[in-house]
Amino acid sequence: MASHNLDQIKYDISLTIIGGTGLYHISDSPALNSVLSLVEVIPIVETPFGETSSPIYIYKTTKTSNPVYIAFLARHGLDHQYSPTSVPYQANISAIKRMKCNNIIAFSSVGSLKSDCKPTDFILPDQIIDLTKGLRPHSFLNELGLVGHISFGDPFSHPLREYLHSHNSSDPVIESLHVGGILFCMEGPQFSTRAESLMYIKMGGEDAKCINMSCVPESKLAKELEINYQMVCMVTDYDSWRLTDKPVDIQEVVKNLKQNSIKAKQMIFNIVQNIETLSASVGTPLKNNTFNSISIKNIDSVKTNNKYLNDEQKLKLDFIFPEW
Ligand SMILES: CSC[C@H]1O[C@H](OP(=O)(O)O)[C@H](O)[C@@H]1O
Ligand SMILES: Nc1ncnc2[nH]cnc12
Repeated sequence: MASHNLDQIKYDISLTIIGGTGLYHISDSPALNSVLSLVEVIPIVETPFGETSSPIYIYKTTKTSNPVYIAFLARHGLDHQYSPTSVPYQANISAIKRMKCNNIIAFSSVGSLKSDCKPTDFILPDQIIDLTKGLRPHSFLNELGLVGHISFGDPFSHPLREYLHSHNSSDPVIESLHVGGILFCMEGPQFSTRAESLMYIKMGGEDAKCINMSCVPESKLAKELEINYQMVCMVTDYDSWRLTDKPVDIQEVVKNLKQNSIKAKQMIFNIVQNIETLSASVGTPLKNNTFNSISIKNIDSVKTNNKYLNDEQKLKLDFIFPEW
């Protein structure tokens, strides 16, 4: 696999878009092609945490006063070859960090846990309940042997959510955009039982909005690498809690993917149209967050040539936090 030196990228990437199920490309949209031009395809990157799930596509805006650079990556691979459990989340997020990109907008297909969140509606959740089963590496720090506890009380970026809301809420193509609520993340790959689906609603009450299989560890890893992250949830089904409907199956999900992908591209179009205001709206609030969350003695160890880290761990640390 090509070992691209991401340090050699000569432009600042303002935003990375992660495409989920049903969103593998953005260059097939005439509207997006009228405002973006592809400048580089970085082949699948070999990071110290494994290979990224897809090549990274770098676009530049063509209608802004100065070009703004945006990256795109397909979470499950271009052929959807990675299951939600086996997505190389660490490779993907570390490559984005190494490109010095501070903002991620991640699209995801979800099941709805609320009657008024209908298939093809979009949701910008503000909370997560993690029901994954510990099969996915979900901390860079753990893997590096560093003891650190970042704050994850607000798993998503409030400014990014506001930015997305303000530039999309009145778009007639997007139609229904719900803001806030809990996104549950389950392990899968099987869908939930009816009892589980009803339990999510009991657990989250009024705030239970939707369920997927991929916001963890993606959101946790982004936070550890001090990247602003917001997931855009695209409803495909009502999961399995509506006892008069048949429980969700893949055919139900696939039925709505095409419509959702059209809406996602419209949302990306709106993002591109307003991209020049992104950095002012979002800033870099997470700077030094992770360094400051490492326990005192461990920080000493990082500073004094990492006496607890082996060579492989040092290489990994240097890849994600060269500034340390
Ligand atoms: C194909 S249905 C289940 C699958 O869909 C979602 O994928 P993504 O979040 O990448 O859009 C969900 O998380 C599951 O992985
Ligand atoms: N009902 C569901 N449960 C988990 N992940 C999903 N992705 C799309 N629909 C889903």
